[in-house]
Amino acid sequence: MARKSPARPGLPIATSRQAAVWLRSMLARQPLQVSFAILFSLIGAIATIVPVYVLGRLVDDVLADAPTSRITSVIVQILLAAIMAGLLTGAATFLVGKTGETILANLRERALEHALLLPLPLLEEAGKGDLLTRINDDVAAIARFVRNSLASLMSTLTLVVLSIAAVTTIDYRLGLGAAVSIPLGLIVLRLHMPRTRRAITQERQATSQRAQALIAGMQGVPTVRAYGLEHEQTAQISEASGQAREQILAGYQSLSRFVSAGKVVQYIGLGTVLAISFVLIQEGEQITVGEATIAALLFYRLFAPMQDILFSFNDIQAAGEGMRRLVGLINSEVVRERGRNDQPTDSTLELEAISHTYDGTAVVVRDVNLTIAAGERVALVGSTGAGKTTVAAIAAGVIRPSSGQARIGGVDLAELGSRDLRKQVAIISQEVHVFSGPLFEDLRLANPFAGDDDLQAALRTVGAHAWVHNLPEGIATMVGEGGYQLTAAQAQQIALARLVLANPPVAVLDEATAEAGSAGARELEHYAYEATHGRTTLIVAHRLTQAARADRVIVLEHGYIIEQGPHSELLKRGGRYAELWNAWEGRDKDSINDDDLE
Ligand SMILES: Nc1ncnc2c1ncn2[C@@H]1O[C@H](COP(=O)(O)OP(=O)(O)OP(=O)(O)O)[C@@H](O)[C@H]1O
Repeated sequence: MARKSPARPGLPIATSRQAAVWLRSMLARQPLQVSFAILFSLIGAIATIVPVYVLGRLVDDVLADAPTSRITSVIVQILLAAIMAGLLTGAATFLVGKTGETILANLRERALEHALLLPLPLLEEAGKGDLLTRINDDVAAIARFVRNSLASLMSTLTLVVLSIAAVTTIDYRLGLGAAVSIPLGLIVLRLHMPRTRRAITQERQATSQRAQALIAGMQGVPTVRAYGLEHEQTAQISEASGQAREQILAGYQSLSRFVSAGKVVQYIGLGTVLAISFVLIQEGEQITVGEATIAALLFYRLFAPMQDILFSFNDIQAAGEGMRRLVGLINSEVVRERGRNDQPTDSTLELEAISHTYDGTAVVVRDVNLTIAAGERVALVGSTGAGKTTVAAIAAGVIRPSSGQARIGGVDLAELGSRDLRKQVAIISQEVHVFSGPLFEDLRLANPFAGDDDLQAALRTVGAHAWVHNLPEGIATMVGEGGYQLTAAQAQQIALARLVLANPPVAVLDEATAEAGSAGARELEHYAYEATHGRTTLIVAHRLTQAARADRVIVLEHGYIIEQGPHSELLKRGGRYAELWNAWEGRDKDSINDDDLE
């Protein structure tokens, strides 16, 4: 038997109570819709049991030799009840579906939003597979439940309560007989639920690991090929797939046992109702034959919907589990970082006594103190490994410094909630990612409320308007993986356009123009300048022309600030910056001239 891979710790999972609290808060947002859904469902259920009553009464009338004209009124009553039941059940199904879809859309959006904000170390630890399974499989499980089972579950539950109440109105002993199936059903459910829950959790873990193995295999294709590890890699994926398959099969076996036990409970209930009816009729005609017929029909009437629920029970529970996993993601403390309610007073960016170490030993940023006034543009320069990227990431709140504080408008970035943080500051890093999908969706990630005009204006600001217009389908062209491949410079422009659309008061650009070759670099520099207009800006400047344009230049070496001031002053000072500048100018003269290329 294959060795099982150790399970990763995974992302947090909410308790059932937390998921229920979240669901209640969502339902409370649509009180009218929910109230009408319940009302229609209730009246619809009453209308569906009217024909049963009418038939029972007909039995008594036939036994009492009623005239044949009685049948006409029975047909009319059944027809009216059927029309009412059809209309109301349809309306209830529509409202339940609409409420469910609204909640589902909210859940999907919130989960995706949180997924994008997940701290990278947590994501690395939990594995991307877990995250992917949540936003794909768990959302799909809930969607399946909302579309296929939610409305029928609600109408069946209403019908069960109503039917038992109706049987009780005939004779309380019949009601008790019908209710016998409830504790029995609950026992079966109680025995089955933990098993399915375990099976579903294990199935999700197994599918997460399968997704993780696939991602790892695909990302590592060059290494796998280089070392001839195809066989080991395939074996790992097969093992993860095998575990997932075993769990899915175990889930089906447990479901079939549950359905059989559910059927037995139904027949015990029907048998009890019939036996009590028999005794009640035999002993002094305490109920009529028609009433016994009504009781038996009402009970039997529940068989079909109950069977549907039994069969879709795994779906229902999978949706519940998915809900716990998604609410866990949404509620997770690490993700939520709600922050205090302090709001920045302005867009001044302050780094106070910042030091940082990644591994606890090598200190890569040392006691950096830097204040960037609102609207000021500061360039960070220094040799490779000086700590520029680290300072930029700390200034954007992407990593927390080992010591010291980064603040915007007086508020510690660590105390701003993730959402507030992204409203205040945006970072463009060297690795610009283009998400797959239509280009306009990629842009709207920065601001979901941006209209078409806003998108076009942002593209114009970053000089991308013309080439986007010339794409096969303009702004609707599919880009990213499997779509139109943007050049590095175009991807940078899109990242800048996202910055314009997000419109944060503070921008951090980490080598945003270094990707492009010399020809486009000057242009990109210009667009980066336009995109950051009016914002407090920290630019990691590998091209010193960017530094020359900034209000102030900070020179960083071995994690320390060793010089700072405006470009011209630093040149006059003849220190490290002047040295870097002379080397840069020399490089420019010796190598290809940007303007020639343009
Ligand atoms: N995630 C990390 N884990 C461990 N060490 C890191 C990490 N990122 C950077 N470092 C180290 O921290 C030091 C500073 O790196 P940083 O990327 O901040 O410098 P930089 O000035 O931006 O360099 P470059 O110009 O090459 O991008 C380097 O010694 C680097 O190896």
